[in-house]
Amino acid sequence: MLLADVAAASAAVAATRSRTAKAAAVADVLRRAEPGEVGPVTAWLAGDVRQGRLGVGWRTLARLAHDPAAAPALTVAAVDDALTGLAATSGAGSAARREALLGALFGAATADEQRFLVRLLTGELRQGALEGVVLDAVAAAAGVPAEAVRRAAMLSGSLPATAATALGGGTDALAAVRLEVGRPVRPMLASPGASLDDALADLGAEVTVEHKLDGARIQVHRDGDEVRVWTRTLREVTGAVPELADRVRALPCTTAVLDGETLALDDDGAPRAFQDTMSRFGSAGPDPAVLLSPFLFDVLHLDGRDLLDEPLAVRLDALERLLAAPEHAPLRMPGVRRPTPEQAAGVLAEALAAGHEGVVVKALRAPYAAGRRGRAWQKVKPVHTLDLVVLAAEWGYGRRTGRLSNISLGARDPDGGEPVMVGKTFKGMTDELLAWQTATFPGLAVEAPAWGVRLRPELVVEVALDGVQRSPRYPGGVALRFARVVRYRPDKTPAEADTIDAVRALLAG
Ligand SMILES: Nc1ncnc2c1ncn2[C@@H]1O[C@H](COP(=O)(O)OP(=O)(O)OP(=O)(O)O)[C@@H](O)[C@H]1O
Repeated sequence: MLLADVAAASAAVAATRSRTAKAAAVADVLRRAEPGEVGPVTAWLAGDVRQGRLGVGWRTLARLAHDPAAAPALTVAAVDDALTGLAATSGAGSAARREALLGALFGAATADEQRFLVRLLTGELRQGALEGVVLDAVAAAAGVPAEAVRRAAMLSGSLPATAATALGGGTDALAAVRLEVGRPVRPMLASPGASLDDALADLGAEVTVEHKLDGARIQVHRDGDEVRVWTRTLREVTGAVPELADRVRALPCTTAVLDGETLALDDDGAPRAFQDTMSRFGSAGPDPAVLLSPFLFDVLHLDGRDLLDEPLAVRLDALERLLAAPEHAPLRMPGVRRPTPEQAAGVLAEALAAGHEGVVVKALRAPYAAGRRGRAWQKVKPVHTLDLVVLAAEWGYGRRTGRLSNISLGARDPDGGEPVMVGKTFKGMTDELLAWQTATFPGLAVEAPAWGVRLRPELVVEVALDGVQRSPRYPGGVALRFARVVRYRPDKTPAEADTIDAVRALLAG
């Protein structure tokens, strides 16, 4: 298959707003792919490359002004090989070699193919619901139920690998995909509960109410003495968090897959700023001033036994046995099982008093729904927040002259289109945050008009708001009321931002 076929499918996806038409275009090209091509083609159409982060920036690509090839000749295999070469070429003195590799690739590409490669390599294709569209397309192309593809993708953590399995071996091969220690699973997510009472009314008495700690999601795998840690986006951070690995290595088990939240605490046990926690995941090595504490709330596998499909009550029993010794008790996420309404309210009050965000109410009967944001877990937070994509920033005035200040906020289009603008805010920004925006945004700019910068839709910011209102001035017909920045969410991709539907749903509330 030629790269041109994939580029054409990608253009067809971008040209329609219809999710069905997008999926049909992807399914069509997947049906025509050879077995060895399915992986890369799937990854590219979902906006990703199989080789992980390639570290190719706009500036490098801008230097590669090549005359396009007249006719398409690049094969999928040749491009995939070039990307593998690029990923393998890093470190000191590699810049020239990388540019040579990229130069050869771009020199062999037509104008359409060059455009596609630029968008792929800069991450511009990696947006919103594309992954869901591609997942449906894989199911259609393989003639298997979408649910079978979804489950295998969540358990393997890889859509390209799942596509190859689905097209190669159908439903049976998909059903054979299991949890593996050492291979991270997409985390189960929570949906917003309107209030504690609503969540309890919805889920009944068979629940656990746990603190919702304001840190970073971690998935920890242990195999003998080897312990590895991943973030919620399945990025491995083992090397950056040795203290977490040590705590899990001390537990009385041989193999385990554990789910939890980690954060940095003060000496008196109060949570430190979210940025302190996040800084640990970006930095090369541990900062001795900021130590992370793990709080475990789920176990998906223990000593040879998969627990994923067991009800939460069974998984919590297993977790409690694992953490039974007094020295391990601090690793347990605080919570109360089967609380009375008064006890549940007490857990919420205690969580807020301790400086946490709220609580998560979880159905004890529910299995672990990897990758799902379902009603079985409901988060209750007194302050309403949304995770939105930063689309642009304007130069400030007065005290903020010379600073990139007022940011435009976009909600995700669930059908894979561009983010939909829902408001702007310059509130809630500390001097430190303004300085960070001013230093960081130009590197993400696609355009720098006099008023500020228009950004690649990459950064996710969490904003608090008082509600939303109908507004004909905004493209989605809805605008945020009194939005203010809570913090940036480097642990989230734009594909995980809240949707325009979630914003519209607040109109009713
Ligand atoms: N006890 C807990 N159980 C489950 N998740 C918890 C718990 N405490 C903190 N969390 C965090 O809350 C998140 C659950 O909320 P959700 O699935 O909506 O993720 P989120 O979008 O990151 O939420 P938010 O933006 O509200 O933190 C988890 O991903 C996890 O990081």
